[in-house]
Amino acid sequence: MKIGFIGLGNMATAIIGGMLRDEVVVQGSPLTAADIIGSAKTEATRTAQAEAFGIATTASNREVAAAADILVLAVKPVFFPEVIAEIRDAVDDDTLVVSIAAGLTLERIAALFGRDTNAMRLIRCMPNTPALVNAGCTAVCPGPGAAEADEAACVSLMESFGRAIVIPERLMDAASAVAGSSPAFVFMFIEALADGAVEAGMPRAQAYEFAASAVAGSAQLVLETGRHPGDLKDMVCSPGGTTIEGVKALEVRAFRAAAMEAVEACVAKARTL
Ligand SMILES: NC(=O)C1=CN([C@@H]2O[C@H](COP(=O)(O)OP(=O)(O)OC[C@H]3O[C@@H](n4cnc5c(N)ncnc54)[C@H](O)[C@@H]3O)[C@@H](O)[C@H]2O)C=CC1
Ligand SMILES: O=C(O)[C@@H]1CCC=N1
Repeated sequence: MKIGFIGLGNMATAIIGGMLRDEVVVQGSPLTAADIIGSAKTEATRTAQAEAFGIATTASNREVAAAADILVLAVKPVFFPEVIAEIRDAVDDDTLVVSIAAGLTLERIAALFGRDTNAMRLIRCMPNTPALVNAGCTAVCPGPGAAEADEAACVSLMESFGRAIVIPERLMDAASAVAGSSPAFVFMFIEALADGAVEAGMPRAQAYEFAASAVAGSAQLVLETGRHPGDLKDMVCSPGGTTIEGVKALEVRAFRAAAMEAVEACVAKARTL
């Protein structure tokens, strides 16, 4: 099983790092660095990723496309037309194509290959950078031409670095926002919480450790208990206590509306890509 990556930027390297962190079995065989080949535009990126992961790298996108059983398209959406024009002859029915691009529909990607979605093994995925530490959450949307075995292979690959959730295409822009983009918002939140603690006298490194652990633990509590987040919030707010004062400060600043608008803005942008 050869896995090819066209584009070796932030998301591809988070996926590769996640996949190689623990032994991953895809379709019965353990995956190693020797099974991965990637291409990138600059020599510096190719050298850096070859050294970081021990994977093969090349300047030729066609070489990656020809070698790959699973071909991950990991360039920015704007580069899809030129990359696909370059590789389309090298992609046949033996290749499962996986796009991780925000916004680009199955239909548009298949059209760039000059194919119909029914006649192509194509899957859209929306991963996120916590993949790098095996805590990713990836939306998986198989095209109509992908076989059940393709979906299973893709899900097991994505599960090698976290969760994988199969969704219909109409939810992909929402997934792109709430899974793909939201880590950026959460990092801002962690940074801001830590700044508050620093203001109250805590050393910065310790403030990041507390803030990040609280966010990770709270997320784990939601996932493991399945309890409503509002219910879990109420558990923290002692009557007449300290937390409810902080909750009010966030409400006054329309914290929830700001978070909702951030998701809406991502969805709106994805629809223009
Ligand atoms: N960064 C993130 O958190 C996430 C990104 N994505 C998607 O992943 C894709 C890549 O995003 P990032 O990794 O953030 O971008 P990036 O800019 O970090 O990486 C893109 C890579 O593509 C390479 N590249 C550009 N043109 C190329 C060409 N013609 N041939 C070969 N390589 C080429 C660049 O050299 C770079 O290595 C995008 O489509 C994005 O929507 C999806 C989920 C999350
Ligand atoms: O910002 C972006 O376009 C990509 C898609 C989701 C996360 N990063």
